[in-house]
Amino acid sequence: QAAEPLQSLVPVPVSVQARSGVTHTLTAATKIYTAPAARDVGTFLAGVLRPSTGYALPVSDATGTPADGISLLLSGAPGTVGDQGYQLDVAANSIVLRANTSEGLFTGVQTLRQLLPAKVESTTAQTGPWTVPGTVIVDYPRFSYRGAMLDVARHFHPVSTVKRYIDQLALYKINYFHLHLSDDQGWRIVVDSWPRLATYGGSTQVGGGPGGYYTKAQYSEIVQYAASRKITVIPEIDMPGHTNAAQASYAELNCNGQAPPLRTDIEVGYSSLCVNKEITYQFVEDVVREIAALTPGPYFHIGGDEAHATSDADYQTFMNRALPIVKKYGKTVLGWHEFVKTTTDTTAIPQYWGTSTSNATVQAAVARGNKVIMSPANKAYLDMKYNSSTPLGLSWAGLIEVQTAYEWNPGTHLSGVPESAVRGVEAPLWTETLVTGRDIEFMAFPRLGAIAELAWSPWSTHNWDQFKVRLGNQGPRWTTMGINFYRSTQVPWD
Ligand SMILES: CC1=[NH+][C@H]2[C@@H](O1)O[C@H](CO)[C@@H](O)[C@@H]2O
Repeated sequence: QAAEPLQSLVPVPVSVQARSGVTHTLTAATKIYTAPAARDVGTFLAGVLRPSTGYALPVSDATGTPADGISLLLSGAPGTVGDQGYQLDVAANSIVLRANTSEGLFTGVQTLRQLLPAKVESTTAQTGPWTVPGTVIVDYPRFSYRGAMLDVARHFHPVSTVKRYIDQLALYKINYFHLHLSDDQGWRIVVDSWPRLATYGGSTQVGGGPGGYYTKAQYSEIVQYAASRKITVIPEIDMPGHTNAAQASYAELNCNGQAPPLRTDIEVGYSSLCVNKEITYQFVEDVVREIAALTPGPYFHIGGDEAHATSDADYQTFMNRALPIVKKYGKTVLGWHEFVKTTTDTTAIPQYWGTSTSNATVQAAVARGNKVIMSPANKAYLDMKYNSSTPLGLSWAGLIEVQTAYEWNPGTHLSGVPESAVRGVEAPLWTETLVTGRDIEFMAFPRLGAIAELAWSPWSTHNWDQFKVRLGNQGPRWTTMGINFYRSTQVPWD
């Protein structure tokens, strides 16, 4: 007996009222109507429903308030839903989604997907009935930034794998995708003015495999695909540390004028751009300019972590030069939190990755007015092992079973960082040990559901015993989608 859909939603909505005795059933006659500006959302929904139901599900402009079919409207939403929320109204003969933006309709569509039987996610025709329980849901996010990061530098992952991960993120209302494009072991994107970065710097990876890189067309393909899922891509070029691949590619980027060998191990903290060479800043400018030009989103991540081979004075000097370059090309700076000690620019956003519940650098920045993205490594790092027998992943920040990933509050986690200073939450996935898409899925699921709920749902709904049931009810959906998830013993799978 499939679980009650209204008890299966992840992230849990702000308010869910059941319409007892009311069921909406999709049929071959069902039509999808959309506000003209939301036609893409209607087409996305049809793309999910058509293969599994076998129904035509034509998409056309909504005229007035349709009394039948599925309507995605940009009018009449309650003010409380803001620009990312929605109201979903399921009656016997109509389903009406209302939002103020197409992003809001898109998040509502993810909830509607989860109210349908799990087999709706199948790519081949399944038998019905395609029922949706009668309900009125009013929903909107606690945090406006709900992110996931994928490290494609330690192990390169092709566009197809990245697109599949983006699809999975969309189902859980994630709206930012942070791509870690460069590190010691690999440079993963073409920069025309520095061609060896990709061709040589991208020629290997952890373990010595063939590596790889995205052409500009492929990076743009990822950006556009994410945008079609209402997800904004944030590129990261990690500087001044984590730069061995770049420095192996160009001897002139090294203080001693010698290119180090490419690295295929997983050490950190040994590389640093040469802070007192002018060519370093030409490199930074060229790289930021070319990647920013391919990135419609407002953010550029400059990394800044673990610059142990850069003196504090040099780190300050570097950031004094690099941060203005990012702004020059129209982007707001994100960085791993240590960078924020170098700037008084309160628009710069530190991404907290520490394991402590207090951090003076972040606290001081918040006191100046900066906002923070929360990614505590002992809670949100999806590359941490679940337990000591997990075959993949690392454990330096601790073991993270599903309950650990869930049992923290981004709004109070860091002392001196109140909820009002939290821009949002992000789940990083580093790939030192992750070679395939199935490896990515094993570490991301089920914990991504926990982070997605922390980022979206009201703290008042936070309850592990209830969450774990809803999370378990996502299992059949993941099985249908072929997601290689870890069957945590903490979760009651169907
Ligand atoms: C911000 C940050 N810097 C380090 C740290 O996180 O741990 C990751 C592995 O968990 C590692 O890949 C990364 O280079």
